[in-house]
Amino acid sequence: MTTLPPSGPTTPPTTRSLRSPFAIKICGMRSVQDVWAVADAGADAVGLNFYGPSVRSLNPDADETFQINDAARQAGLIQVGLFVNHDLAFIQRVVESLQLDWIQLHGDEPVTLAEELIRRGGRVLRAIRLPRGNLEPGQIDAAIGQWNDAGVSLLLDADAGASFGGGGQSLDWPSIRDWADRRGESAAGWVLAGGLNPENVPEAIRISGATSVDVASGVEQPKGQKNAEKIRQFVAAVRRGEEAL
Ligand SMILES: O=C(O)c1ccccc1NCC(=O)[C@H](O)[C@H](O)COP(=O)(O)O
Repeated sequence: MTTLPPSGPTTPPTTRSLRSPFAIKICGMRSVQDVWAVADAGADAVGLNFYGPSVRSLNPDADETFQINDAARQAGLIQVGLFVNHDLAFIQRVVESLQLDWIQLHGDEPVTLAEELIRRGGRVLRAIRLPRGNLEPGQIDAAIGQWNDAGVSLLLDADAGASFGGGGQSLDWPSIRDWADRRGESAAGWVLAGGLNPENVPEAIRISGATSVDVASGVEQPKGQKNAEKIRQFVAAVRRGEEAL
């Protein structure tokens, strides 16, 4: 990942040719064993959650967090740091100390924060928290708003209310498909999240057309605790879904 220098050359945003940062991300690593389960299953990215109130949160300064992060790096996994309404200094400090590959902004951050992170060499994934139920393409475009032009990748998640994410609620996949079809070639730059699990992810991929997926609660048992078998089943199910595309 980037070293996030305090200042640097301005990188022009690439708005129409973004690719998804990963194919399968398992979000909310709490132990080295979780990371091994992700690597063994064949997913390509892990999420490290730094949002304090979350059941999946990590202390960025704890030895265990460095061990989890080192295990992910050694396994060749993409390391995504998850932030919710944190300020630039906090994000920069955590990204630098853990050498994270991507910064996921999952709160109500202003687009200027992403622009500054990108200006400093960071790679940003923006969570777009959408209402559940039928959505018009224009509604999704409106929710994306300025993020579309800021050079970020997009993660479409179901609105989890005050908890911001990890809520296990699904989006309306036909609406996502409709939006993605209209979006055309830039559709590759988005990730589907929200309520995915080993049982429904093939259908979610088939209907929405997603080429990149993210899951937190759907591979846990009990809540907040990753389950290696569910992770394995999830990755296998994604592969089945992709074959049907
Ligand atoms: O997972 C959390 O606890 C969380 C808390 C606050 C903001 C975001 C959070 N998770 C972000 C993710 O990327 C999740 O994978 C995504 O929201 C989907 O979660 P789920 O519906 O449980 O699969």
